[in-house]
Amino acid sequence: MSTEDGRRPGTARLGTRRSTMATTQSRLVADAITERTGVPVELELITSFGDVTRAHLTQLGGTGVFVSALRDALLDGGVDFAVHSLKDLPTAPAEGLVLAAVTERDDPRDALCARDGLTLDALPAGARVGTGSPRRVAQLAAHRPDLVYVPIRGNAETRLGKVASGEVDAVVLAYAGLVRVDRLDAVTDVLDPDRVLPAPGQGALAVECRADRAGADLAYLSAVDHTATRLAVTAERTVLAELEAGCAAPVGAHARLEGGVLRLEAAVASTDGSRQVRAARTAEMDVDPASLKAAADLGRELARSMIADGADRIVADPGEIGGGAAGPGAGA
Ligand SMILES: NCc1[nH]cc(CCC(=O)O)c1CC(=O)O
Repeated sequence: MSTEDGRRPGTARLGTRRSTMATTQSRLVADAITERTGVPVELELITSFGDVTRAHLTQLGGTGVFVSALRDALLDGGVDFAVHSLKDLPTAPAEGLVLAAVTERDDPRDALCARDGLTLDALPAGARVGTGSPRRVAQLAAHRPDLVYVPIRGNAETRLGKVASGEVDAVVLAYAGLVRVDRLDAVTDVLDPDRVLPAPGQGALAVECRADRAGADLAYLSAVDHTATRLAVTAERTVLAELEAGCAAPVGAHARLEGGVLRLEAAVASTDGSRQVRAARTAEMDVDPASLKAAADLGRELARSMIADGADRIVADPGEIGGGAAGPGAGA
């Protein structure tokens, strides 16, 4: 049986971008929902402006372009829910929409993919490292100010291709993303949070739907919510919000809930790596949605202590990648 538009009744429609990474992560979430609730889910491919105009993304005001087409489809009822990489979602809540679930986080770390199996420490002085992320450049430059950071863009495959062709000696990508596009073979060094703190929310997926449907006919979405992850990313994203920074700001944050303690660490660094504010803070916490406020408080307190140490001045004036014309918006 099918309806006029070809849908099976009772089937949920998941809106996704077309890239391999997006469809892979959407499929993962869809399968988990079906497994846990029995609700069948079909993927609806949506083309975003960011997918078709990759060339001038920096002029479009950032990662929002990846998110807005999916949000439009949610709001006009074309799809029931959407899956985003959490780190691409602005911290400001979207009107009429709600974060229905945050999935259990995959490896949050960044990974170096270099020629000839080279690690970060083994790259020769002057080696060219491709990344458009001010956060990555700033923290990498703090360790290796002698490398040359070049802004590049494109999907993971495109970026890895620039190493293969010799255009750059290395690129830095999210480990979780490389898993999703099945390119772990390219990883030559995994960057621990004490060297490079990942983007707030990195490695976690966000399930978004219309607020007026969240607790109602879409209540099954909460089946894929992971409380410990949600507490951790809430603390991380509160740091970002409190610093009044966006996803393209040089802000790294990572939190982990272990043994009843949430440990949050964050860093803000100028793009040349010369100025850095790094801080950590812990709070005892039950793995319970009732702890969400305490997680946000932890993020707020940490951000305020960092602001007292000058973090807001770095956010306001981080400098530019390679001293050149990178501009905002090449996020991650
Ligand atoms: N900014 C693009 C983006 N958004 C999410 C991921 C990776 C997957 C994730 O962090 O969940 C990536 C690619 C990258 O940074 O290498």
